[in-house]
Amino acid sequence: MTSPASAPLTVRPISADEWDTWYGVLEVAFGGGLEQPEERDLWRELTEIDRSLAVCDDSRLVGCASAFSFRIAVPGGAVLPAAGVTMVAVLPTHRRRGALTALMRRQLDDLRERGEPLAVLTASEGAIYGRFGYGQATSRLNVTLPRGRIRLDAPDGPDLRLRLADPAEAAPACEELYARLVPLRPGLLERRPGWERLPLLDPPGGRGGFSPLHCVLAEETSTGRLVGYARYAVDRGWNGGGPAATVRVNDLAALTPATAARLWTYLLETDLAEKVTVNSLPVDDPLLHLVSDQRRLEPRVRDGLFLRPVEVGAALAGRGYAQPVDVVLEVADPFCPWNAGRWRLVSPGPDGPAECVRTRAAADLALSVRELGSAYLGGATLTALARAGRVAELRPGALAAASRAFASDVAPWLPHGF
Ligand SMILES: CC(=O)SCCNC(=O)CCNC(=O)[C@H](O)C(C)(C)COP(=O)(O)OP(=O)(O)OC[C@H]1O[C@@H](n2cnc3c(N)ncnc32)[C@H](O)[C@@H]1OP(=O)(O)O
Repeated sequence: MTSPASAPLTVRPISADEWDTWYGVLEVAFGGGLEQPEERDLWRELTEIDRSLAVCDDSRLVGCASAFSFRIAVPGGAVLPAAGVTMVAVLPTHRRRGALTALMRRQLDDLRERGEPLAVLTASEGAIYGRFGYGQATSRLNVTLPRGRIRLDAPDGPDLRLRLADPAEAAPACEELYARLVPLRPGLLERRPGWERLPLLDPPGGRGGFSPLHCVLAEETSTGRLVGYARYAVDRGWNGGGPAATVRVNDLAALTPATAARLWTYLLETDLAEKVTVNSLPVDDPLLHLVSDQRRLEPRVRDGLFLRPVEVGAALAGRGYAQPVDVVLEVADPFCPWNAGRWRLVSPGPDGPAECVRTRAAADLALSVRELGSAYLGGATLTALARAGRVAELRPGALAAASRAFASDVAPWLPHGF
């Protein structure tokens, strides 16, 4: 990791009193001066110091990386430990000298030692992390609903009342509802203490012309039980012809189809608004099937979570499978050679636990750990990856059977970055 004229760069853990300097590296690397003080405070509180690394040039901090101790929902409903790789940056003066590579090396060795089977991240640029074994595991959908040009066909359900609430006061009830949804969709993260502040982050200096955050609660009229919520902001858009506000939806969660439809209808009926925008929805969100004309939503699909199996055996044994499967995988993993080789995955299907152990049997499929990451949550199918030449079928019939077993009926998704 040296260039001929440069001193060697070294990687080491940081101490709590270095946080400001360390985080300053991240801010400069991302362009500098864009963060709000409230945001900085939140990330300071959420940083796990004992999982935070610095790259040093002599004694000077020039790079950073950290990890959060997450637990992530996987197909079948289990929730597994996963390292949330975050705050990765190298100063512009020290790039392309192997600093990131050294951070990834140290971090993955550490994760293995901690026994975390999975690592996940959201990337600033999608091209960075494939070389370290991360595959794109989820996608997110960005849509715009033009008010007045779209109709929602709401299903019947119990009577609901909508009520505006202070977002902070409503947060505990919203968190409880969110927690019930976590095992139902692969990719969702259990919220650790402190993380309930993330959806409430609303620094006045970062609103860009939008209102403070609003929170609307949907409650069953008969019982008063909370069954859904949406958090959103409205700008004061006005054009020569009249009101043209935008309603920006930060998040929306609902326990029943009728509740989701009611909340979307409410947002779409906002007076003075010309459109409702939402940056991140699952690619199978019910909204797509509620609207009268999908094309009007101008849907755009973006990358979401990237995932890397840190320990292939534990990772594959930890999730559920949609069909019975018995397959031998030949896994390539140049960056973490402890994963390389042949693994036999056996599962009775949805009703029982899986087993994944090393084997000398002939391989049925050959792929790299990156493709396993892409297929792990059920986001990309093994068949789609094979069609791109990324998975090789070595025994006829093995691909279709394994692909069906790895698939998820519900599209994996993570609503936020970290
Ligand atoms: C999870 C997160 O936190 S995502 C945030 C990532 N950080 C940022 O985007 C902040 C701005 N960028 C940076 O700080 C740096 O450019 C980093 C961290 C992306 C890369 O750091 P560097 O120390 O320059 O990377 P390093 O020298 O180890 O490069 C390793 C390889 O990755 C490649 N690479 C590095 N950055 C990029 C990139 N942005 N896009 C594509 N490839 C890249 C290098 O070319 C090199 O390839 P090679 O092995 O074929 O030679």
